[in-house]
Amino acid sequence: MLYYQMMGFMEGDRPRADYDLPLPPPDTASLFLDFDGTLVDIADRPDGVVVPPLVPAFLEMAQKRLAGRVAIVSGRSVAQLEAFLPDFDGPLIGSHGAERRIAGETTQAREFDADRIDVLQRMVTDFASLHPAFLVETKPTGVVLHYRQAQEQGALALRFMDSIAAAADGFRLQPALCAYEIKPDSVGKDIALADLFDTAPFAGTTPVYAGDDLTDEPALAWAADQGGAAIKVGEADTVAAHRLPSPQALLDRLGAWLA
Ligand SMILES: O=P(O)(O)OC[C@H]1O[C@H](O[C@H]2O[C@H](CO)[C@@H](O)[C@H](O)[C@H]2O)[C@H](O)[C@@H](O)[C@@H]1O
Repeated sequence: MLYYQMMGFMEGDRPRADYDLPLPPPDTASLFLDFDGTLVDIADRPDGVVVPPLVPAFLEMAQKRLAGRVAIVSGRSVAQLEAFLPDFDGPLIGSHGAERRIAGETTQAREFDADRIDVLQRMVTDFASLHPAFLVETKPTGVVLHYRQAQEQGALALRFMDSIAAAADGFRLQPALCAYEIKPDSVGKDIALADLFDTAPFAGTTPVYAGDDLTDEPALAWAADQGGAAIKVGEADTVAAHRLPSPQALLDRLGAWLA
């Protein structure tokens, strides 16, 4: 009997899950992990995420087994990642690659237009104040309008965010799960990963990348291009060759790989 059958899922209920997906030998591998929806379950609100004790325990084990070749690659700001994962001391790529914390030092990928970010954050905050179910998340390099509490307002959120993103030179709209974000153009998880991958201890390794969201797709394609493993978590369409249904299933599979 397969694991998903043991867990009570009927075959056909969900996209194919590759519990036996091939992974490179740990001694020559590196591991890149998205955060929301990949390491932790999606929550109703950005600040509602719960990090199960299994996650820091897994990261500590993986860092040891892979000799420090583990990085978190997220749309979250570095500050939020540090708050959720206080014990993780490896590289954090935050704000979709616009921020990086490496060897304890946080920098931005390049200089972004702080005045424009400030205007965008104020406009989105003002707009959201008109509807109690909208939530605003500010980041050092952008702003997110969340509509998970008012999903019928998704089209309105898109119209507003799309129009101000179009007016803001150097920025673009990033659709996400029940959210629209405005972020600097020319930043991306794949671009930040390629930079990190040029440096020790990652250079020359075979990458394993796991992610769930649209912003992970270029990074999943990048990992496959490097001859590595690309793992989609969840049910959304993907370029990845492999899929697992949940953060728990991912940790189970990676735990077995590194045991
Ligand atoms: O790249 P990730 O680590 O996957 O981060 C992507 C975004 O995740 C967060 O928003 C999403 O998760 C929230 C909590 O589960 C959920 O309420 C929201 O609807 C999702 O869009 C985070 O708030 C964003 O900043 C990240 O970009």
